[in-house]
Amino acid sequence: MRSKVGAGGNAPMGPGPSPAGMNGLNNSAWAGNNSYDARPGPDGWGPAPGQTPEYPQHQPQRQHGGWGNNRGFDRNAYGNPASGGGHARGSGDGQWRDGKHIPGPPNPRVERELFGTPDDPSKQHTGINFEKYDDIPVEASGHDVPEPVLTFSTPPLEEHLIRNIELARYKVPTPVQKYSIPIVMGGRDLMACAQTGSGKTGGFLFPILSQAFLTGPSPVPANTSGGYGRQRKAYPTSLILAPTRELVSQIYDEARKFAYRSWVRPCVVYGGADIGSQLRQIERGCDLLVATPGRLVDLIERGRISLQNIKYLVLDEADRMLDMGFEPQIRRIVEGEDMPAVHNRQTLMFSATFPRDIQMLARDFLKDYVFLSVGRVGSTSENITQKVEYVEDIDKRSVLLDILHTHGGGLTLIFVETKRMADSLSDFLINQNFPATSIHGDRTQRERERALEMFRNGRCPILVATAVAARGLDIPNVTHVINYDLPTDIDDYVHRIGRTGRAGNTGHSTAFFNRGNRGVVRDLLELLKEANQEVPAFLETIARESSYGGGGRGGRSGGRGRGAGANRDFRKYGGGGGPGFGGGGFGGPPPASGGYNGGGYGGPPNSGYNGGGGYGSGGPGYGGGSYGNPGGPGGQASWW
Ligand SMILES: Nc1ncnc2c1ncn2[C@@H]1O[C@H](COP(=O)(O)OP(=O)(O)OP(=O)(O)O)[C@@H](O)[C@H]1O
Repeated sequence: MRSKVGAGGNAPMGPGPSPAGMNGLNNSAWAGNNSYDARPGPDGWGPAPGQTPEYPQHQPQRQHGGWGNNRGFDRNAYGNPASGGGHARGSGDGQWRDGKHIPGPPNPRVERELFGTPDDPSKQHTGINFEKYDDIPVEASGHDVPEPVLTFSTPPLEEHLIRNIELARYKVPTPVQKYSIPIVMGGRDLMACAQTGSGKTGGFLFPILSQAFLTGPSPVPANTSGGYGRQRKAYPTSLILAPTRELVSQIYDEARKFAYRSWVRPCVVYGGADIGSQLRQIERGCDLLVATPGRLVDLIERGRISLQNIKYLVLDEADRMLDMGFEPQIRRIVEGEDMPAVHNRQTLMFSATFPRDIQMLARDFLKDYVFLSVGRVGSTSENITQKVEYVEDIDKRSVLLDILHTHGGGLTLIFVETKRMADSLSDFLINQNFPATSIHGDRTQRERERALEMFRNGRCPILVATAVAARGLDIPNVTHVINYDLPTDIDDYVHRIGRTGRAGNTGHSTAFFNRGNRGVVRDLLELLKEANQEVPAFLETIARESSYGGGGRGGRSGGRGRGAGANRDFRKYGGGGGPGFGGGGFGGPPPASGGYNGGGYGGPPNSGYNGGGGYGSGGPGYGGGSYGNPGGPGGQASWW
């Protein structure tokens, strides 16, 4: 299907106001000011100057045995083209008219804001190792897995999407994109695991947007009130859930890029921000919604969002959402409201790590899915050179200063475990005349945004962060990640160091290790060996000590199950491969009442999974948007 650019289009509607521009990490914060230079000054930390493959057809898909095409799910009914005469309601700059996608006119200002200029330091550019992604072994399990695509081309991708991909200067798809495009466009559910920085966001946005551009908007369901009183209710067709505000904002920005000039209007909602402005942007039209779970539940309760039209549900960083205690909200959104049942929607899960417990959740949310892993699940990118140094707690500050004094340019991200430590370490660095700032869960949203912006634009090239910044954030020119405090869960380590070495660029990570971290020693050792990194002798020694009973695994890692057989498609390998990590749960406080506490998921039949326990996060109420790890959004304070 070809779209006619500009033919008979509406008068330009102008870009929708960027909601994130009002209340989020946003394009306008980065763009619109392309004159800064993210690189630090030449003398170090001074402020930055100026600061044809085979693929499934678009036709209705072949019926795969068993997952319910006969139950009425028609993925091509994304927008019920038959209803074709009307315009997309209050949507993006383009239109859907007479069964055709009519992109809106180009807007140079918005284009520059979204896509930057070719040398724009505020945008991520591909690095020398980009092609090496193709050497990573890919495993796709499930039946009838479609062949990957090799290029961005039509078909299967819609033409307008390809134009936007060109504007983003992407030349070829990354491995996860090569596979996910035909899998998702072929109507299948997907659990995709690929290394940090290897393009998972495009992995879900490309097929979803392409399908939306091909098939048009969905009509508002019949017999609906359309909201309370004069308020309009939104009926998004795609829902992307992610754990943090920063991450949903970033996904939203990516969605704006690839939906540029199309009829699709992305929206973003997250807790901690003014709900009024979020409501107003939703009212203007909302086809693709990116949300944190707590705020979404709030908006559903207010009768402002209905999930009846959902065709695509994406859980990004699902394992982190569970860690944060969001399971009750997620279950409520997916199972307890008006979202179509599993057979009547497509569900996609993406992460760089898939502990076994998240695969249990997948049993409830996904149907006959393809399990895709690019590299071993939970492995680190070889683009990151990892170093582990033995440093006692008392010596950490002075070792850190040594490292910062000899830094080689670029941005340095320092992870600590607690909010208090983030504040005290950044104060210490500032007192030592280092341009540092911090981000953690106790800072206001404005402070968090400002800190990230200062880091991103190089005015504060040192950011001290808690785990809020560990996942998903894509900041160009982060050259060094320092784990000042190691996390207790190795998956967290994988995500943290993954803030560098993205899109084929190289990066460095340094971890301060001492005996207090022996809970992760074996996992760390395994990870380093697998990624062909140098393994210091002290790690081997401490790992041996730990195996004689000295160790014990850190709190949250109990029950997650790495090791042989773990972290793979459990349908294939069963759950019993791990070396007996029982232990169960993440140790959240006992649920006060209600919620989906306890019970866990049992475990797959015959799996031998014995993680027990579930998450115990429960907690009453679904108050919007707080982080609440590990006790869930019921109000427990988080440590990060
Ligand atoms: N096909 C592509 N060609 C060039 N660059 C790409 C391509 N796909 C994605 N990128 C860029 O690579 C960077 C990393 O992508 P993305 O943030 O989607 O990674 P990710 O796999 O989701 O990482 P994480 O696990 O940390 O969330 C982004 O800056 C993105 O713009």
